[in-house]
Amino acid sequence: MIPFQTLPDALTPEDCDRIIAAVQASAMKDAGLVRGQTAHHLRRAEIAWLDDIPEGAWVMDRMVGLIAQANRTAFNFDLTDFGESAQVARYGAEREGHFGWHSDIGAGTWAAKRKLTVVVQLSDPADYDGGALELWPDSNVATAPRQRGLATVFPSFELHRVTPVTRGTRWSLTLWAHGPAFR
Ligand SMILES: O=C(O)CCC(=O)C(=O)O
Ligand SMILES: [Fe+2]
Repeated sequence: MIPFQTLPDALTPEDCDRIIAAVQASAMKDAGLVRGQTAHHLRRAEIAWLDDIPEGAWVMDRMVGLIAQANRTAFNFDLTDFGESAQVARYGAEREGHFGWHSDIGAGTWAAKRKLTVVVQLSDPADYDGGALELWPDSNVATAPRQRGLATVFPSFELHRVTPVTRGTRWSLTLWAHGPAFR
């Protein structure tokens, strides 16, 4: 099994602009909260759920086929649905936005069934420094390409992080594909 798969041009620059504009017009909330407690050592970002944004449905329509194809060529996991809302995150240099090492599988109803994680780079790489998406599948840490519209697809159990943004702002879109829990 390969540690991750990249899909260049999963979204166009115009798609990325459209998603960012829609999220900016809505309310974002602090993502550094775990059961009401602040956990900014782990994550400092603002997030919005795509399901809460009017006309966000086209994004899922666009991504589902690409993800299913990537799964067939690279992972061959048993996938059954994409029912969880996608998430848009904003990592700003004003508070060194970041997300520490973590896996996306957890105890929640959806989090327990996550099989593949998909992160799309929504920002132009010239707009920020830091903010690298890093993956740690084995003894080596790999860095996901930064190009705008590129999707990185990886098993949801794989450790990953976003390093602190030191200049500008990085936007990302994260989706999950679900299926019977890994065992
Ligand atoms: O923003 C990113 O690049 C990663 C987001 C992430 O890891 C998550 O939402 O679980
Ligand atoms: Fe994650």
